[in-house]
Amino acid sequence: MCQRRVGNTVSVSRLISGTLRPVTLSGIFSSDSGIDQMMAGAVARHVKSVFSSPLVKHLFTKKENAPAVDFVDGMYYVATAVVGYHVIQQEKQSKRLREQGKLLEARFDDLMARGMIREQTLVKISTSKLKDIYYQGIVQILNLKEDIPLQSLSPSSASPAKLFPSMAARLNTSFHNALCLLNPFNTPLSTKPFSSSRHSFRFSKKLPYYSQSSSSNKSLYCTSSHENDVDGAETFVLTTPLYYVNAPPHMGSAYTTIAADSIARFQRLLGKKVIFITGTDEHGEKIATSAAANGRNPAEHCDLISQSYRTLWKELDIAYDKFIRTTDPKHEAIVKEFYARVFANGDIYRADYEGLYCVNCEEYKVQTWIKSGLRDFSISRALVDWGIPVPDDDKQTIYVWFDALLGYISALTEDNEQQNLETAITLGWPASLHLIGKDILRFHAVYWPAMLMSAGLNLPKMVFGHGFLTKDGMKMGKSLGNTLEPFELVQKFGPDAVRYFFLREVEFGNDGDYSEDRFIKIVNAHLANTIGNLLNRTLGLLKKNCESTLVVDSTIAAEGIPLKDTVEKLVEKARTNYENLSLSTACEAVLEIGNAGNSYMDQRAPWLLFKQGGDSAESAAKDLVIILEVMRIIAVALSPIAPCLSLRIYSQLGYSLDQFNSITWNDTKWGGLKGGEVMAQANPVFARIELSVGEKDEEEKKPKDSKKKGKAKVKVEQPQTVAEA
Ligand SMILES: Nc1ncnc2c1ncn2[C@@H]1O[C@H](COP(=O)(O)OP(=O)(O)OP(=O)(O)O)[C@@H](O)[C@H]1O
Repeated sequence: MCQRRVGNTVSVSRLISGTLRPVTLSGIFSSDSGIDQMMAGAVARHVKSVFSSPLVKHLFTKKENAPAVDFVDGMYYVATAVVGYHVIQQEKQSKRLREQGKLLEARFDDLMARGMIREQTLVKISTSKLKDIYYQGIVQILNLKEDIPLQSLSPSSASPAKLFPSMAARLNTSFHNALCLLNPFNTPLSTKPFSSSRHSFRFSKKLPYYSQSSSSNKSLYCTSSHENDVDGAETFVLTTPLYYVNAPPHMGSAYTTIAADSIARFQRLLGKKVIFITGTDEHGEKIATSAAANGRNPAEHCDLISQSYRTLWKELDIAYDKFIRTTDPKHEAIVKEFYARVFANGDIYRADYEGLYCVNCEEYKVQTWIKSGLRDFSISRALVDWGIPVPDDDKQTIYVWFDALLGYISALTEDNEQQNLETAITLGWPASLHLIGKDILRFHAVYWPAMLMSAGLNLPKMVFGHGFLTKDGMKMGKSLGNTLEPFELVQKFGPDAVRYFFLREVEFGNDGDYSEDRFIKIVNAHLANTIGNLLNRTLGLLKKNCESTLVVDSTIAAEGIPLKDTVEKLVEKARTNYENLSLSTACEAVLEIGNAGNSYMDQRAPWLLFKQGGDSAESAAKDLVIILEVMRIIAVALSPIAPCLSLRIYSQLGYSLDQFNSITWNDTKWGGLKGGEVMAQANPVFARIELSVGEKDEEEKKPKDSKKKGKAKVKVEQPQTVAEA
């Protein structure tokens, strides 16, 4: 419900629309991946329509053979692009900008000639000092530390084609949705729906534009280019949102956390020091109301709900490193210190703030948020008791988002250490990745960087806003109450099936609907049949014919066998897709390894070769080694997604829990299994989900349509968790 409020508030000044700092507008380029050509064309056109100044055209418009959108490996481009638009509207100095554009081109030419243009380039923009900061920003980012006066740039007719001849833009499928979401004009963005088969791309000479209308069911992806080395070790800090404890978790909350856990596990496999942060956001009016509605005081309520998140994470095999609660005193200390810094920087002032406030969303409603120009935002609330008091003003509490976002930093501190911002920062800031749903992008891509810049802290490297799990087309959410119960799902199907299904079935970045029929079909086909059954059959044959012992090293067995090359290529595909957060495609690649193994088994038919004896039996024994090596590689490559299943596969291949726990991505290399190793007894690693007999009969009797809607009662053998093992 929205209500009009007028209050005396404390606001952050000039963070977005002021002179404070340059804001990154866009970044350039990565030549290796990720956007399809059609998307790029569509985005380019859209960007053109939004950014109608000559200066921005200069940057974003295709000329000759140049990339059309020299875009977007940069951060916060969507939000800041909007800022940029407003700046440009205000500037109204197109002539001068044109002049300066020419100067800039000449400068680029010069830098190119001297080999100083790097692959990654950011363009900075500030709202009031656009021109100066813009050019200086480019100079800085090109790594020329000196401050070159604009006057020293000389005119030239060079086009961007000369500047970036071989670059390709990298753009997440979801980018265009971001533009739709934040589009100041409601300009329709034309694009074809994303297709994974067109995932990899280099710009060609001509970028076609497509006119199919976009759906708004995608997400946002923003990156920046900060380095993040702590003590020389490569650290990967990733976060989920801190979930709001107005109600217990649902499948939507679980979805982000499962994805984050898989990414964390993958990064650990790469040998990085991972700090995986999750937690709960516990302040604000909505929490107080929710607690009262349940007959609890807010603190009790928060304890209870926060605990239900932890319990669910355990059930789902989520291996987080830090769990932060915003009611934790160590968090409060950091918030106050941060507030003091922003205050000391002169960015907080008192003002009346008026807007339509939505308690459910804990935000002012912003139909015209973009259209009317970005404004300072209020960082405190009057008459809200349940929150952190504003220093020196006990009538105000700190706005829940100003408070909660800082949880990403306070989480870094150790419980027994002295809590201060500097210590926290040294322990792992800036974050490598904020994983969020697209609903909270604005807070992460506009408010959060503004806050950090004001406090003089580095910005996170990447914000990825994924799509929604939907029910009947609506976002599943606590407030709407149309949620899917994750505890039930895990109890019924086990953590591997739940994790695998949502990550495989919903392309990361898009929206996705849940159906139990589809769930059962997918996990049975992929996990029980393609993977589980292959292992089972192979171990059965090995036991029968080779006393469960490998006859030769897998490297020797695979000499001259094309399957090995196929597997290596698919492993590489999985790795690239994990790195790009294309989790569904990563799963697909692993499954393709399983398919390749099954095809090999069927073609070679070792059970027949064993019957023939002699050389045939010998090569059949080698075939089994080959297939088991395939299974071993699958176990490693699938471990970020389905860790328990991977462990069970590994155990059947004769490895211990310790050996499993110390695997790295290098273990996806062919050659792990050695001759003489003894495999374990065959035992299904993933039990097929079966409809109970009565239920099956009922299902059979149903007409086709109603069958689809029927709820399956399932009988599934619950697999062991990693912890149990
Ligand atoms: N339907 C959903 N699909 C995917 N992710 C979701 C979904 N619902 C919530 N999330 C995740 O939870 C985050 C929001 O957390 P929050 O605690 O506010 O949950 P919520 O269910 O959206 O709450 P509310 O309905 O009260 O807004 C999202 O940014 C996303 O990470």
